[in-house]
Amino acid sequence: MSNEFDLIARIRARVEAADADPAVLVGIGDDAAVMLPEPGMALVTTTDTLVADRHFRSDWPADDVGHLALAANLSDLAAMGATARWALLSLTLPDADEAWLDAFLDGFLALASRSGLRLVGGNIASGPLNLGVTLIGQADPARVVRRGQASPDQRILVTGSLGDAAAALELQEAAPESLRRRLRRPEPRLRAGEVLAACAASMIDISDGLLADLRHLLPPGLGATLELAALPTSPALRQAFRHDERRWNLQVAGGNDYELLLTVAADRVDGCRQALAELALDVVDIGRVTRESAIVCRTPDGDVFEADRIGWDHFER
Ligand SMILES: Nc1ncnc2c1ncn2[C@@H]1O[C@H](COP(=O)(O)OP(=O)(O)O)[C@@H](O)[C@H]1O
Ligand SMILES: Cc1ncc(C[n+]2csc(CCOP(=O)(O)OP(=O)(O)O)c2C)c(N)n1
Ligand SMILES: [Mg+2]
Repeated sequence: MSNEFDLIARIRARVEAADADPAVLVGIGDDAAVMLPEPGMALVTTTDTLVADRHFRSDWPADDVGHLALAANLSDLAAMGATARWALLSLTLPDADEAWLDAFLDGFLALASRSGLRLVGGNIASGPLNLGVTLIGQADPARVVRRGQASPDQRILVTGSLGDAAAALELQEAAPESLRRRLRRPEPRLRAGEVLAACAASMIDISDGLLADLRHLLPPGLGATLELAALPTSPALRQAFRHDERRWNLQVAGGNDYELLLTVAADRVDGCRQALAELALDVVDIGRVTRESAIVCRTPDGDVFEADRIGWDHFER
């Protein structure tokens, strides 16, 4: 049976098997990690914890959990227009299960490596399964995109498609594989975030739900109109939820989409989409920022749709 230091040695061996990062002066193994930031670049840091049976189910494959823990955090860097550099990983584990840790690292390190991210440290404690990730990224200080900066008449754009993860959560074992993957292995929109940072007035990633996260883009007193017919919808979601209102509820309030939501001046939308198209990426225009403080969802018939809720809140229910 492993002890705490065996597990750390296991993580360290995996990280050091990859090419060295010359900007890391001290990595895993000392009291703290030491990195050399790139001159002139701003450091961008974020942290999110994933808790068993709150953010994921403990019976999920560990490599999916490793991917998800990192993806949820990378999504926050993407929403700032930042690139990923370094990670810290705080593991609270019920026991020293080497096979579980190895599989977790498979998912975590594969996504780290293709995101240009190096694991430089962390912590291990025993207790109920809980995964804390802290990321350090970098961005051109002139290009960082904030929440709360939307202005009236700006267009509201979103990447990818909405509602798949929430549908998978609702359908549980009955969920088709493509929806299930959106819940367990979301793809953080890092490259799109970097490009969109050049044209977005305000940007956020959708973790809690479209309506809840859109609120964070709007300064006090402003609102929005959203066209439900314009919401990007995967074929699998449309097939699994044929009833419009059930599907719209998942799309506007389900959460865990990890898509980017942004506002853009109307005359910059085309340029923005062109820049993305060069990377074979796309955004969809789903509505407009208004001077009324409410967020109004319109059906294809022009009626107002009242969603059952606006999104996820850890202390609701
Ligand atoms: N315990 C905390 N201490 C300090 N700041 C916090 C804490 N929890 C959340 N925040 C900050 O509150 C803001 C909103 O957090 P959150 O809704 O979790 O953002 P996100 O959806 O991007 O993870 C972020 O700036 C975050 O850093
Ligand atoms: C087992 C399970 N139950 C419920 C959910 C739904 N869920 C949990 S947390 C969450 C919102 C995002 O999590 P949060 O910790 O608020 O992330 P942040 O906004 O800080 O990025 C959602 C939709 C889930 N993903 N897994
Ligand atoms: Mg958070």
